[in-house]
Amino acid sequence: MSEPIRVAVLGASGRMGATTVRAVQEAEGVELVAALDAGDDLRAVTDAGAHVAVDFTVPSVTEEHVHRLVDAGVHAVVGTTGWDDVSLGRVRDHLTRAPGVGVVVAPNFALGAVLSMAFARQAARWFESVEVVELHHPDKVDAPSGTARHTAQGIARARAAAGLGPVPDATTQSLDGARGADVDGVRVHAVRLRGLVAHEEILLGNPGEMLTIRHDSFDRVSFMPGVLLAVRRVADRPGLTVGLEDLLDLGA
Ligand SMILES: NC(=O)c1ccc[n+]([C@@H]2O[C@H](COP(=O)([O-])OP(=O)(O)OC[C@H]3O[C@@H](n4cnc5c(N)ncnc54)[C@H](O)[C@@H]3O)[C@@H](O)[C@H]2O)c1
Ligand SMILES: O=C(O)C1=N[C@H](C(=O)O)CCC1
Repeated sequence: MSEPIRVAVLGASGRMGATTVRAVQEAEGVELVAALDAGDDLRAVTDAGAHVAVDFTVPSVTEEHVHRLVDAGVHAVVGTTGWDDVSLGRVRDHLTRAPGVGVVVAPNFALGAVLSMAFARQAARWFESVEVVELHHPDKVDAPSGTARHTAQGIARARAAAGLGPVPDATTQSLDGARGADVDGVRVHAVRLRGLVAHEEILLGNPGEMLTIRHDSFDRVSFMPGVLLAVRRVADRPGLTVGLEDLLDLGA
C-alpha cells in the first residue's frame, strides 16, 4: 500500500479550514500533519513534511502563501478567493521555475457548483440575456463571490466564441450598483443573508422563456469531495490549474 499524502491546512480555525481538518482526518489515504492559522509560522508546513497544503484563509494573504509553498516544493490546493488574472499569472510564472510542483486554485469545490458553471457555459451561446446572482452568508468578506466571477467569465468566453454581442439592456441606473457589477459584460448581483451558506443562480433569457440554473451549498461538507479530489490529484498536475473543471473532465 502507498504512503498517505501528508496534508497541512492553512486557516484551520476558520469555517472552511475546520471542515477541511475534519475531512482530512476522516478520509482514506491522506494524513493531517499540520493545522495552522493566523500568527503561525508557515515553516511548520515543511517542518511537518507536508506534501500538500490546503489554503482556506483570506484574500490578502493567500497569494503570498502559495509563493512560499512553491518555493518549499509543497503542492498547494487553494480555495481562498480574491484571485485575478494578474495574481494567477504571477503564480503560473513562478511555477515555471519549480518543475514538478502543482497548484490548484478553485473558487468552488462543490461538485454541483462546478457542474452548474459547466452547464451555464454550455447554455450561454443559445440565450440573448444572462445574469448571475450569488447568495451567501453575511460573514463573507468579499463580493462578488469567486464563483460568480468564474461563472461570468466562462459565460462571457462562451458568448464571445459564439459571436454573440452585448446582452440587451436599455436601463440607466438612477442609483450606483442597482444593476450589479459588470464582469466581462455579464451582470453579477450579490446577496448577503443570515441563514445562507453559498448559493448561485444563473438566469438565461430568450423571448418567451427563461432557463434557471441553481446550485445550493447548505453545508460546508459539500466542498469536501472536491477538496479531497484536488489533494489527491495535485501532485500529478505540475503547474497551475484554475478551477476543478479539468479534474472532473468538464473542459474549461
Ligand atoms: N473554494 C471553495 O469551495 C470555497 C468554499 C467556501 C469558502 N471559500 C473561500 O475560502 C476563504 C475562507 O472562507 P471561510 O468562510 O473559511 O473564512 P473564515 O473567516 O471562517 O476563515 C479564514 C481563516 O483564515 C485565518 N487566517 C487569516 N490570516 C491567516 C494567515 N496569515 N495564516 C493562516 N490563517 C490565516 C483566519 O484566522 C480564519 O481562521 C474565503 O476566501 C472564502 O471565499 C472557498
Ligand atoms: O463562504 C464563502 O465565502 C464562499 N466563498 C466562495 C466564493 O467566493 O465563491 C465559494 C462559496 C463559499
